[in-house]
Amino acid sequence: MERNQAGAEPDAKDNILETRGLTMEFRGFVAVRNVDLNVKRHTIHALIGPNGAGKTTCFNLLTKFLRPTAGTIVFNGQDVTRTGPAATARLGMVRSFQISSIFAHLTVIENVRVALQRKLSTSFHFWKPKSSLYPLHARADELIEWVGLETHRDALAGDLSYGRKRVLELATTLALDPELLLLDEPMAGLGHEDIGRVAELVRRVAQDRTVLMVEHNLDVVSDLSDTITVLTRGSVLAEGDYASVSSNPAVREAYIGGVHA
Ligand SMILES: Nc1ncnc2c1ncn2[C@@H]1O[C@H](COP(=O)(O)OP(=O)(O)OP(=O)(O)O)[C@@H](O)[C@H]1O
Repeated sequence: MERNQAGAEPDAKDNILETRGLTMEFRGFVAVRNVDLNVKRHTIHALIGPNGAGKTTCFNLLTKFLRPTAGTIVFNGQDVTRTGPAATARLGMVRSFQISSIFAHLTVIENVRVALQRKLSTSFHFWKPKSSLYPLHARADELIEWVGLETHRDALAGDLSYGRKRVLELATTLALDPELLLLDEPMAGLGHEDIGRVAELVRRVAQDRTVLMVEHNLDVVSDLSDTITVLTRGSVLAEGDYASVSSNPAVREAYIGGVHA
């Protein structure tokens, strides 16, 4: 994992992801308007906002599931605005929690191995002899242990609790060795205990990676995030740490009356 590159300024300029003027229009309706995002390396950055604010649209633009009407997306200094989802993932910007990547009929360890093999095959190692997969087995065990699923290693993924499935999804995403992890509502549908467990994992993931998440649970957002961008009606309303955005009168106003993010 690359940390600050030698010679680069290890300061506020070290953005792993930047958007400029990001705009998405659906037949005349502007869902995302002129959004400039600056996601700093090795931070947890949250995207929040009232319902319909444009968070999901913005997320889909970043993960390349939508193509912007205008604006640019730059990842690690490279313009990826027109790069497809798979190629973007190979560059190190990987989304999780949106589409279930878990195979219910495979065991926990098999799921992680499949994810690792996918990573390997994209590196054109698939033709190598089977023995070359042994390091992969060791890595799979390491990942399982890292996320705390070792006692469920041989359980069928389909039999796991909802919270553990979420953790396994995180493990399979980490198998792709992302530099920037994009999480779409990682706490959605989880009970109190699982929220604590997944939040702790996200915090650990961010020790040497960057996390950008759309999250509705404001307790989790306040607890985890270094930077929060608040969207309303497709535009950035405020940005900063939790203390500054939560005391911002415009942010409070935007949340009044709504089922908030
Ligand atoms: N494919 C689409 N076609 C037309 N309008 C869309 C489309 N996708 C989203 N929108 C509109 O764009 C706006 C932003 O939607 P989006 O789902 O991005 O908001 P959100 O902040 O994620 O909301 P929520 O918190 O409710 O998920 C909404 O008014 C929505 O109806």
